Amino acid sequence: MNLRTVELDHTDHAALDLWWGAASRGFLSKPETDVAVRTERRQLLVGSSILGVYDDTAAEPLVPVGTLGSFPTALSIPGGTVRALAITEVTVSTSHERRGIARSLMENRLHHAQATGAAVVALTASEATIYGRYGFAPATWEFTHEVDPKRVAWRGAAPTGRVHTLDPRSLATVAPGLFERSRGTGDIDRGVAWWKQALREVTIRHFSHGEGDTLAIRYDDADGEPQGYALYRVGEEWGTIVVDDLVATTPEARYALWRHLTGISLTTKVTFHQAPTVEAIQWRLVDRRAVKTTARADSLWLRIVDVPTVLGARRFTVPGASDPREHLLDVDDTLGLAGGRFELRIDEHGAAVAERLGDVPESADDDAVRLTINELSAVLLGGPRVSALAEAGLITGSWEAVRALDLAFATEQAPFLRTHF
Ligand SMILES: CC(=O)SCCNC(=O)CCNC(=O)[C@H](O)C(C)(C)COP(=O)(O)OP(=O)(O)OC[C@H]1O[C@@H](n2cnc3c(N)ncnc32)[C@H](O)[C@@H]1OP(=O)(O)O
Repeated sequence: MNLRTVELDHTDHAALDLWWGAASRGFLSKPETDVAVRTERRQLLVGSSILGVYDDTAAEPLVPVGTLGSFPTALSIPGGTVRALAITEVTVSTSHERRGIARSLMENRLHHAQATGAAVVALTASEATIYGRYGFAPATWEFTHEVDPKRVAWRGAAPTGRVHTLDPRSLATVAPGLFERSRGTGDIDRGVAWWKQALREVTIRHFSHGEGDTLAIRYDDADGEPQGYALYRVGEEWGTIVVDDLVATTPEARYALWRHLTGISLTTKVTFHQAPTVEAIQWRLVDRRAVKTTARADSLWLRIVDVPTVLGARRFTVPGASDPREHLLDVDDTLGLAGGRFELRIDEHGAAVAERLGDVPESADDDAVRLTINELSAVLLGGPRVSALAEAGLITGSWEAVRALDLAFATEQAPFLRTHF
């Protein structure tokens, strides 16, 4: 066996098609035979680094036995954004599994991320047991909400604006702006290819938006200004509706879109999948049990590769006057990429400076909180609480030091990944 890792040339269409074929097989998807759709699929790769692992001794040496795509993006964190590298389409052929191919691709990308100035690496995981060994941890969660339209009645006044039904393609001029205006913690950029498939400008449906025809609504406020939109489709069972994307710049826009989607005649069930928590909406319902949250899953996984940059870009919750604003963090990183002892100093506005003081000392220190790069990545966006990971024994330190860090990392809004990749 003679393995070679190659970065594919975007002009080599034959190699890209074989790469997509191998990746599809890895995810148990059908091979794509339609020439036009193959072309669209190649478009999805524009801006990405495409790695293939080849075995010259295999029966089909031009088909990669390992695949990985990565692209630079910006990740919204509390109070700002950081440069990130997103990883996707990690597969290894069944004939070549468990020989370290995925590990070599992942280590390649972690070093690439550091070398190109990314502070964090991001992915969504097919299985929860694969990526912890590389320093990743889940940082956001997503939900499936099922609504029984017959039970929906709203408390309070109707929204003052108007909902328009329209062809999704006519959202192309307004939707990217609405997305950017409503950006929140956990968001990454939405590229051109993402919008094209979401708004039905191309045939391909790559990013979990299902196969059915996409329908669209837009909410304009009382002044006629667009403030949100939703993309949805009729589900496999007649009468059911599945909501794929809901973007709102104001609470009123979110309410108006929900109100419209759950009030469509003849519907028996409305499913919001890959959705954020629904707490505020539920408080608006007369019968809060009209919404059932039927699934909860980890969504965005993060791996910090530059601790001072990522903590320095974050805003922290400023504690009471008597609580400490200096934290000592001992961060273990088994891959030796980003660990060490860091001093995190937070000013009265919540802005921070994180300075690497050296390696993690041999013996425990009462003032320091000890954690691995996985746990630091998990709490970065304010999703899991420091206190929860401490209770699980994954973050250790004195009660005072852990509590102070827990308060500093706490955020008002749960982070959420709106853009699957
Ligand atoms: C971001 C994404 O793209 S998520 C999608 C991941 N891909 C898939 O789910 C597609 C189907 N699966 C596959 O293609 C492969 O089995 C992969 C990519 C998961 C693993 O590829 P391999 O080359 O076999 O992994 P590799 O041999 O490098 O294993 C490295 C380590 O991961 C472990 N490992 C590999 N796969 C798994 C798994 N599915 N669950 C748990 N551990 C795993 C190995 O045991 C090994 O452990 P070690 O560090 O203790 O030695």
